[in-house]
Formats: sequence, structure tokens, C-alpha cells
Amino acid sequence: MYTKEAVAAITSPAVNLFSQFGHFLILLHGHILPRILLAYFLVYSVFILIKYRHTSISATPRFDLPGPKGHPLIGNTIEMAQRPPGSTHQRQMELHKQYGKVFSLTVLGLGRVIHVREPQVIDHILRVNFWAYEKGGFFRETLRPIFGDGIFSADGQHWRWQRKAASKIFNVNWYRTYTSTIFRQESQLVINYFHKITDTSLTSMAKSSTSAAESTAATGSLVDVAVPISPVTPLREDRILLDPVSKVVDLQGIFYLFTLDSFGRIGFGESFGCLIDPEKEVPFAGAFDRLTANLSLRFNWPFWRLTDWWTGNDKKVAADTKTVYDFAYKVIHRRRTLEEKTGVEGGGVVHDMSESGDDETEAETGTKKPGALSSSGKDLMQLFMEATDEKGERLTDEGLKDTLINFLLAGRDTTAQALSWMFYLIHRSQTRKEVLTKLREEIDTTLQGGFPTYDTVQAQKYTKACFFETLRLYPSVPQNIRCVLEDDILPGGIKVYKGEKVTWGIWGMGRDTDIWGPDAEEFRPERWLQGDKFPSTKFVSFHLGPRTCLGQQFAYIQAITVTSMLLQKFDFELVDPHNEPVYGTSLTLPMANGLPVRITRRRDDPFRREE
Ligand code: HEM
Repeated sequence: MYTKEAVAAITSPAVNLFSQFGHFLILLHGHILPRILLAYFLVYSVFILIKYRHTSISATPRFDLPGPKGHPLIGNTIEMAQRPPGSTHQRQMELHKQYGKVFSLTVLGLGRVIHVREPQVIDHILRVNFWAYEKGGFFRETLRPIFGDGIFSADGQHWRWQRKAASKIFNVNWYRTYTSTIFRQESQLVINYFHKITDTSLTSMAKSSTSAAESTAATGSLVDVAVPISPVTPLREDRILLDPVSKVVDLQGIFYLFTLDSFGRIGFGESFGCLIDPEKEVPFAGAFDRLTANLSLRFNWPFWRLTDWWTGNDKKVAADTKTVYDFAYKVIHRRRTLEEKTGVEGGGVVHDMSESGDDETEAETGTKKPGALSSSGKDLMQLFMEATDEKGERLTDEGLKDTLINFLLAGRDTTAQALSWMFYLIHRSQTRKEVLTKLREEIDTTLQGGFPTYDTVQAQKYTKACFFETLRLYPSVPQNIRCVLEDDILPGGIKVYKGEKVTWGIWGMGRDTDIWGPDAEEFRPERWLQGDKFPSTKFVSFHLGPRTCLGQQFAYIQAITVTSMLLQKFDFELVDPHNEPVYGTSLTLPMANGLPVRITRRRDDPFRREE
């Protein structure tokens, strides 16, 4: 047995060693390491605070660029998020006045955003050095939950093939023989509705609207998918007929219905039926509107995922996305079934335009009889079902869904808003009366009381000038942004580095006196018939370069058709002709409270026949 002393002799060195190591650990853990860490942390924090004293930590500081001072670590994030809705464009213009043609801001999530204003610089980004810029991950990730990988958010090869496929579709033959006819028919539905308002008493109006709905439901010709026209269809919250007694309607609301219905037919050969009874709510349209408004908020607020979850907005967005997707898949499913039955890609759908009922006009203008069409009577869905992607493969249902939704986003709100601003501009008190007179003279002389066609639209130079002049002052896409893919030097010598963003305000450029001269703020369509020509690097409302708007012809044919047909028949009086409508929050440029106008039958219609 070991004695006490023997045990102590054996264990004490070990105990000593252990206790010394313990002391060392205590020293290290209890005092020095945290101190070192703390000191390191403090020094690093001071360094970070100094480095990012005016810049968000997601951006490299740049002292060579002017711009409003930001807060430490978050840069200008709060200021950007706090801007009152609709004031973005004015604020950007003020900042340009203060800091010059180039200034920069930093925002958490976005990083450094460089604002540019010179046409030459924008031309460089969009055309000259196109491949050094892209929409980028931020844009894609913000849009993807709703708009998938469609043409709007795609970059590189995936964008290129979509562009190539769509370019084949948007051609003169298609416009001449297919889309123009649909624009005419849909414009006629707007006219029918306005006739109902202006010509009949309230009671008979209500009756006729019900019977129109019933007869359409019975034939099933227009309303197949989206619009359950039945007494249970709810009335719209955002009413179209604002005052039945003094015949006031929301013209912007009507234009939204017009472009949606037109797109339904052009996109997949089925109308949403909105114009059959504009007072009835169309669930798809409501869901789509809310989704686009949500998207615009996401672009300005980097923490949208968190706040959406916190407020429960994510559930509403999910429900709206489902409504839109369900609709798209239903249409696709019908086409796939047809495809199986016929054995032809996309079902081989060719719309017989001779059902249009306006063959007389076609005969008068000498254009081909629509019923005799072949490929030009195909809707977008048919054309995309026939197309192949970058790998030479047919589009999946998901790809088709993305395509449809992206084209709808591209083509619906933009044209509806441009039309609303144009009607506002030609009727507001500040615009010279001769603008409307000249417009009507051109319409009457060209159409002689008949319907517009593709060819008459081309001849209406003044009407087109009014449309372009509207888009100069009120561009439907008021702001745009690109991500820098590789370091570059902009004209004028400003350096931009990979990962930074460049943005330009199209709204502000349209009002810049350096670009458009001293009368930049004036609505003067004549400028398009004299010095200013389209396309031009000054006018970026339809974009520039390889990603220029694919639908610009589509848009102005549609706009000129409906404008001509409405001005032939009706007089419009703004309820408030003196004040500019307030801008709504969106990716595009809507009027927040619509465009209330009083409608009457045209007083001086030289071709009026008693109907
Ligand atoms: C007044 C009406 C319109 C305006 C002001 C307008 C403006 C624009 C702008 C600014 C872009 C560039 C967006 C970007 O890349 O960031 C664009 C792209 C596009 N637009 Fe339009 N647009 C209008 C109508 C239409 C219509 C009616 C369609 C089709 C039916 C259409 C189809 C497209 C497509 C497919 C793109 C994407 C092009 C690409 O990325 O290659 N647009 N549009």
C-alpha cells in the first residue's frame, strides 16, 4: 500500500502542472483572449465605421463620385425607403440638379447605385458596350418568384434565345393581319360601352349590360376561361363608372381592360372578357395588378422578405401568384390537349379572323381577307409552342407560363398608361387647343369615318407624334437599372466597377432642357415632325440596343387604333383639367387615382349617322 507521502509525491507534480495549466487557461480565457478579441473588434469597428461612414457596407466607398451623404453602414437605405410613393422621379431630378449629371447612392442589398443622365452614357451602356452590363442577380431574384425566368429578367443565352424566338413573331405581317384586327374589335367594345353610358338612361344601361353578359356567356365565343359571368361575380372595388348621372368614367381603368382583353386574345386566343361588362371584377386582373405593385415595393426595400413574412403579405402574394399561375396553366393544358388530339405542335391553332365582322373594312382598304390567313393568325402561345429554346428543345409548361406572364407584364400596363397620359395631355387646360383639332383633322381625313387598319395607322403621323410626345414626358417605364458585369469607363471618364449598378431616370431625361431644349416641359407633338426623329439616343422610353422594346410597333398600332376610334365618336372632358394626376406606386407609371373623364357623343362628328 502507498503511504500518504508517497501518494503526495506522485500526484503533486501532476496537480501542480494541472493547476498551472488551469491558471494559464483562466488567464487566457478569462482575461486576455476576450481582451484581444475585444480590442480587435473595436479597432475593426472603428476601421469599418470610418471606411463606411457614409456608405452602406454592401458597397465599396467611392470618394470620386458626388452624391447625398449616407448614414454610417447603411448609406442611403432609409432615405430611399422613406420616399413618398410616386415622388421617386422628382427626387431623382432634384438630386441631378444638385450634384450634376452623375451622382451616386448606396443602399443595403443593392450596393452602389450610380445615377446617370447623359444620352451618350446610356447609349454606351445599352448598345455600345452592351455585354459589359446585365439585369443581374438582384433584378432576377426580385422578379423570379412571380415572373420566373422569362425574357424580362433573363440574361445571357437564356435571354438571347427568347429574344430570337419572339423577334420572329413580332413582325409586320402579324401586325397587319392579326393584331390590328383584334385592336379594332376590342376598341369597338370600348365604344359600345361608351355608347351605353352616353346614350341610354341608367335603367336600360343596367339591363343591356346584363343581357350582353348573358348572350356572351351563352355563345361562349369571347369568354372561355377567365370570366365567370354570373350574378355572383363581384363588382370591382376600383369602379370604372364613377358617376352614372354626369357620365364620368375612369378612362385609365378602361384602357387597362382594353389592353388586357386584347392581350388575352393575341397571347392565347381567349379574351378575359373585361369589356363585356367593365363593372365586373376579373379575378386574374386584380391578382396581376397587386403582384406588380408588390414587385415595385421590393425593388426599393431590401428587407421585403422579412417584412412580408412579418405583415403576412407573403400569404397574399402567394394567393395572387396562384391565381395567375392557375390561369396560365389552364390555358396551356387546353393547348396541350389540343396538341395531343391534332398531333400538331401547339394544337396548330390559327384564328379565323373573318369572324371579326369588319370584313367590309378589310375589303375597302384592300388588305388580305383575314379568314384566308395562315401563320399570321397564330397567337403568341401557338408561336412559342412551335419555337425551340437555346438547347434546341421545346418549351416546357413552366417555360410557356413564364413567357405568357412576361409578355403580359410587358404589354399590358405600359400601353394602357401611355394612352391615359395621352388623353390627359391632349385634354388638359395647359395644352394648346389646336393639338386636339389637328389630331381630329388627321383622323377624319385618313379614315373618312371608317375603321383604322395597319396601313392607315402608318399614315397617321400626327397621332403617332402625340403618342411619342406623351412617352417622352410620361414614359411607361420611368426608371431603369443595369448591373456592371465587368469594369468599364463611361463616356466622360467615370469608372464603374463590377457589381455596381447604373441607373437612369427616363422621366427626368424627358424633361431635361439640355436634351430637349427650353420647351422640354411643354407637350409639343410637332417636335417629332420637325427636328426630332425616332429612333434617337435622346428618347429612351422604348429602351435602346439589343434589348430594345420588342413591342413598340405593337404598342403604337394599338394606341393609335383605339385613340382614333374613340376620338371619331366621343368628346372627353377631364374632371380636373388643371392638375397633374398623382403617380401611383408601380414598376411603371400609373395614375394613382385613375383618370376621371366626362364622356359625351362627339358634337362635330362629320361622319355621324343616326344609329
Ligand atoms: C407604351 C408602351 C411600351 C413601352 C413604353 C415599353 C417600354 C419598354 C422598355 C423600356 C423596355 C426595356 C425594359 C428593360 O429591359 O429593362 C421594354 C422591353 C420589352 N418590351 Fe416593351 N414597352 C411598351 C409596350 C410593349 C408591348 C405592347 C409589348 C408586347 C406585347 C412589349 C414587349 C416588350 C418585351 C418582350 C421586352 C423585353 C425585351 C428584351 O429584354 O429583350 N412592350 N419595353
